[in-house]
Amino acid sequence: MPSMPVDLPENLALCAAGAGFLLLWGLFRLLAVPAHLRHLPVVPIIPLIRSYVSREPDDVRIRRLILPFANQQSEGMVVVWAMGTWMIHIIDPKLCAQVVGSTTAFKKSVPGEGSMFWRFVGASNIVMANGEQWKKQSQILRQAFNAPIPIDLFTSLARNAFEVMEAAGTGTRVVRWCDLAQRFALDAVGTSIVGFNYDAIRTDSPFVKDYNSFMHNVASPLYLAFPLLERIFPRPNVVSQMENLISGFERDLEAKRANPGDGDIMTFMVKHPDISAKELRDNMATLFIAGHDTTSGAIASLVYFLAVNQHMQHRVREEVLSTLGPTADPSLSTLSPQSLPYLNACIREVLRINPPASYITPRISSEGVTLGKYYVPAGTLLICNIFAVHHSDAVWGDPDIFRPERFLDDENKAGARAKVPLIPFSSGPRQCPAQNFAMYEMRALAAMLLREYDWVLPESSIHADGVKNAFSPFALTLPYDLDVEFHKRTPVA
Ligand code: HEM
Repeated sequence: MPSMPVDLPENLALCAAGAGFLLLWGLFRLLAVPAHLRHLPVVPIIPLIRSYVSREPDDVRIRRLILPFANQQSEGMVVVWAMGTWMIHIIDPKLCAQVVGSTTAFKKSVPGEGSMFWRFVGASNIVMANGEQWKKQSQILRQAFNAPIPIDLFTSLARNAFEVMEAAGTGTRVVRWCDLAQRFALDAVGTSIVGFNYDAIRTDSPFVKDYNSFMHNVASPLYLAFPLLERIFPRPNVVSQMENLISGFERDLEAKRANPGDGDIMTFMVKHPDISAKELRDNMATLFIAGHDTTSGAIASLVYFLAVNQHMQHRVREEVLSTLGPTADPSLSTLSPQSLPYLNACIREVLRINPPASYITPRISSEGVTLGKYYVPAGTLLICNIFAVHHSDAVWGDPDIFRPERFLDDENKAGARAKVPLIPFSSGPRQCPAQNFAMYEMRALAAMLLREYDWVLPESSIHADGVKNAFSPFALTLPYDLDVEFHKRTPVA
């Protein structure tokens, strides 16, 4: 039989029309508000897309687009498009408490393996796990965090940092503080949590370089919004960075299995009979990120806010000197919040005004539920917007002013114990288990630093008119390119 003649141009046109239709349909699916959320107030999407594409940090986006919209609508929760996903952002502290209060009504939403970041951390870790798997891991971790706080470790790491600062020269030293803060937090987590000393403060650890470069590469808004791109336009260099990091963790785990060590958190996990190899590997990556990027952001912000508020720096230094004396090593009791109330208030105010985690990780409603005046169907994604809760005019009165006094007894009758919605570590059963550890870590470094140095921002600082955070699609608030001018103090005998 003779074959039918093929009309090539016509077929091509049909294919192009089909592809165009599919593309438009895909875009519509991605950008249209899902039917089950249309009864809620929706933050306009175009400015949000522009904000992500221009890599605007969370704090700026929330201040510019989310908070004003929520205030204008008088709403405690609004729907937000976040790089390919629609979800509810909760701003009302009571509704936040309802969501984080139940691990069954609101479970962690487990992301697909499409995005490189989620492939890196995996889903079998304590931050992402649900149900029995989470309970088991949480029990082990909480038990591990009951161990004594390693104050001696924090003290010796602070001394390592001073060594590096001294090497920057005599007289005035301009130090890239955000980097040193990250290295400090990394060594603290490395030694006490994952059981490996990266010696990041004193050496240029290749592992740390790879980690920073990987985190920068996975933060591409385009690839995060369209994870499919990882398959269409693969990034072999980023994949190989990820594989290198993972094999580094696996090597460390192998060494730990052979020789568990003692005291660090991963040792507790390795020794536990019910923890699988996948859980160990995922927790290693997760604890590494959860434990150092948050604390380093807080330490960087603390030094920034004390640099631009010199009278507070003087006041807190007086408190430290009168409690610790000029040379004694800090201890659990001299670093307690009761011994250093003003330093503690300064740290709490830093965690309020520039919270290291701007959101909690997304939850998903297991069944239909009423939140405030709205019905939220099963399968809805929700997050507590920590930054927005901390910047509510109604709660704080002057949320944009750095004022540690709001956490002191002399200003506020209830003082440090006041029932204010300060939730940098979230709340409820999945509240950060390392809160106490992190607070001691920050007080230890700050106390040592205040005794050793005075500091100001250099005149040309990019942070002169307000702290500038880097863009992070993982809700981390990290001041970037933060240079600080340190002057060695003469110890008073
Ligand atoms: C200033 C420092 C820190 C801040 C602001 C912070 C903040 C938070 C927040 C907001 C959560 C709740 C996340 C959610 O529910 O989605 C959380 C959970 C968690 N944090 Fe931290 N964190 C800090 C330090 C640390 C450190 C040093 C570690 C040690 C490894 C750590 C380990 C964890 C873990 C394992 C969880 C998950 C708890 C669970 O789901 O049961 N964090 N943290």
